[in-house]
Amino acid sequence: MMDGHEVTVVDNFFTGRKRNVEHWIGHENFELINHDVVEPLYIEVDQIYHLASPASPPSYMYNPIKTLKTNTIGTLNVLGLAKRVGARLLLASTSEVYGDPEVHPQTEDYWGHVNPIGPRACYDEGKRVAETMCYAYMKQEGVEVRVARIFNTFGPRMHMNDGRVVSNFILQALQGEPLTVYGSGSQTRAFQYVSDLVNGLVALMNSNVSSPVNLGNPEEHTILEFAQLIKNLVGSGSEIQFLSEAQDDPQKRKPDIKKAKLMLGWEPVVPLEEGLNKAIHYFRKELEYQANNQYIPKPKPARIKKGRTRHN
Ligand SMILES: O=c1ccn([C@@H]2O[C@H](COP(=O)(O)OP(=O)(O)O[C@H]3OC[C@@H](O)[C@H](O)[C@H]3O)[C@@H](O)[C@H]2O)c(=O)[nH]1
Repeated sequence: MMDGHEVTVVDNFFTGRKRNVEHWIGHENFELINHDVVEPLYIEVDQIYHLASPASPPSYMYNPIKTLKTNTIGTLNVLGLAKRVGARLLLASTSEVYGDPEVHPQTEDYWGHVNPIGPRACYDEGKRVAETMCYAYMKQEGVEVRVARIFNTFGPRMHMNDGRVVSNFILQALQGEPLTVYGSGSQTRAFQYVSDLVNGLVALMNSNVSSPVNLGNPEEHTILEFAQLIKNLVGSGSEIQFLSEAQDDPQKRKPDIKKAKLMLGWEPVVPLEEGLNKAIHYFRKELEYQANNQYIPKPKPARIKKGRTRHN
């Protein structure tokens, strides 16, 4: 929008929130549609960022059928829209297409190690078939597609109940609650800050690279190291609590981003601690906001107007 584009945001608000975009409401280049991508959509557009789907494991496992419908029927609908109006489509795919990887770090030519009937399958198999659909539409119908394999990302405007590790640890540390580590904490992840991802998505959309591209920050940490880092940054006295391991939890994950560097000239620039401090600041404000807005309905004051009788 700041580059002068007209932007239509389509959301069913399953995990999104109007508050995240409310500052744009009323802007002449902005439109917000409450719509579920599982139903067809008829609009005129030049580019489609297909970001629909819950992305947090607790959210996508909460309703696996809905997650599958969003990633299959939803993807078919947006590909149909792209075909009809001649738009370019960028699919937000995921590092989860690599499953519990046997190749480390993960390169785009790795086919993955996914359990097709496990609890994560609705998401990782959903995204895998979404990629398949993109390339079928590209080959058969000539639709221009871009596929971003997005690695763990965090930042302000994540939902308080998102359930992914970054928001969980920050909120727990801020509230003096134990930081919940699933399993031994020796599993690894690499976290990228949201603005780096957004720059990568825009660069990919406007490039001529139609094959999948990893977008992530390759700085890898164990989850236990990560818990300790967040505790220190918050200055929290919280304990670290070890809970049972999540089923089929990938044991290591780190993007190989040579392709993005070479073909898009992109790489992450926000250091982990700087990004975490911004997220901590955001969640601190959110907790204050929540404490001051308990949504207790206030009794309406009686409206008495002179010369008129009020009928209820
Ligand atoms: O409170 C928590 C939450 C999570 N974890 C652990 O932290 C690690 C990261 O878990 P998250 O839930 O944040 O995210 P995951 O890496 O499992 O999945 C993510 O992968 C990449 C994206 O496509 C998605 O955002 C999401 O599916 C896992 O090992 C998980 O078991 C904890 O130890 N404690």
